[in-house]
Amino acid sequence: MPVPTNTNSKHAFPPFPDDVPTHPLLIVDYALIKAGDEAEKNKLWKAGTNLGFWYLKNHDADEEVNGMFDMGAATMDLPLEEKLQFDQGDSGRSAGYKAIGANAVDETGQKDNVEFINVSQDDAMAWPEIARRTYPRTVTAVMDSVVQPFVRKSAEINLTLMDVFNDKLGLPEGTLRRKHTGELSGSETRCIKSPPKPDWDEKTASLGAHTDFGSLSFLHNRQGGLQVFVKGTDKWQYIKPLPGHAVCNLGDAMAIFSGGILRSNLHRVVPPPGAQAAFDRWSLVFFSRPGDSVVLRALKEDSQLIAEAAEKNQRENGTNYETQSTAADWFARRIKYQRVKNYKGPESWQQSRGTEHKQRV
Ligand SMILES: O=C(O)CCC(=O)C(=O)O
Ligand SMILES: [Fe+2]
Repeated sequence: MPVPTNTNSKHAFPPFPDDVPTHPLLIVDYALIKAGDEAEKNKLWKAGTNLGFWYLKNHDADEEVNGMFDMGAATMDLPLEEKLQFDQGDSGRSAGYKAIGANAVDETGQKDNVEFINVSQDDAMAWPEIARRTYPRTVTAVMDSVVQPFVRKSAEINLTLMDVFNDKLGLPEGTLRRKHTGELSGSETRCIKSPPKPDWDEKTASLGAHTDFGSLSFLHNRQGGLQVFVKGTDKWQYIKPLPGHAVCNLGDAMAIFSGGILRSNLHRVVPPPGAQAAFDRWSLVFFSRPGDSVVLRALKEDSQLIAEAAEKNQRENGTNYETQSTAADWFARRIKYQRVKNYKGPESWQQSRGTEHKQRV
């Protein structure tokens, strides 16, 4: 095995190769966003309305992120039998452990190549009370020293970014923030490990093509492997991890709330390129999702801009932003029908989908 060359020895890998095509992202400076810088807010708006992905620098969460990777590594090192005591299950619950191969990655039912631990924001913040479920000892041992600080910081970063979108969408102040606070929600953090897959072929993914289920994802990648499907092209393109930069992306709830003005882009995870492919791949996400009772629909009554966009999308593309679904139901349905145990064929797979169908047109 090649000698790792990166900075932090515990999470050291060969560099991302420089001969692999990558898709560039705008770099948003979180310190400037917090300071109310108009040019930076415009940049964020541009990223959110085009690809729905951007890099975020100066987020000041690196220490919390490193702690979370250590928690993830300790958790994945537990015996499988112990991890399975905290399994997500097959009924649509997301919090807990997911073993390799428990989810399908496409409509043929092909199995995934990632294991992960999801910790609900509600449990992290309620600790030592239990809001939703219990977790492995490697999680609970650092719930207050690592998980809670990471969740608190990530949630505030995401809400601050949402405030910018809120204002640009012409929504009354705090509208989006209120939809994500004040009740239990599907917000959660996820640490993902994906082992090397030497026999990998381009057609399959380690984590299947999807749009994110919630509103805003704050992602930390140690290695490459994340790919986006760029509208107007027919190719998957790598996003290159940049040290100190998170990758943020919008999820379906924001696309729906905004009547299609904001973009929830299709993405997937494949084995890292080049020499990185020989190592386990690690990533960490914090997903902000709307409160459980929030109905997913375009906020037409609250913004003229959204009303016009939703009507235009309906007229021109037949897109309906009235899902008739609460965030909790939307989320549970999608989780449930990704599970291989619930796979019955392309129809059941379709139940795991959100706004993906809009992506390939
Ligand atoms: O691991 C990654 O880079 C992305 C993970 C992801 O897209 C997800 O968990 O929704
Ligand atoms: Fe994702």
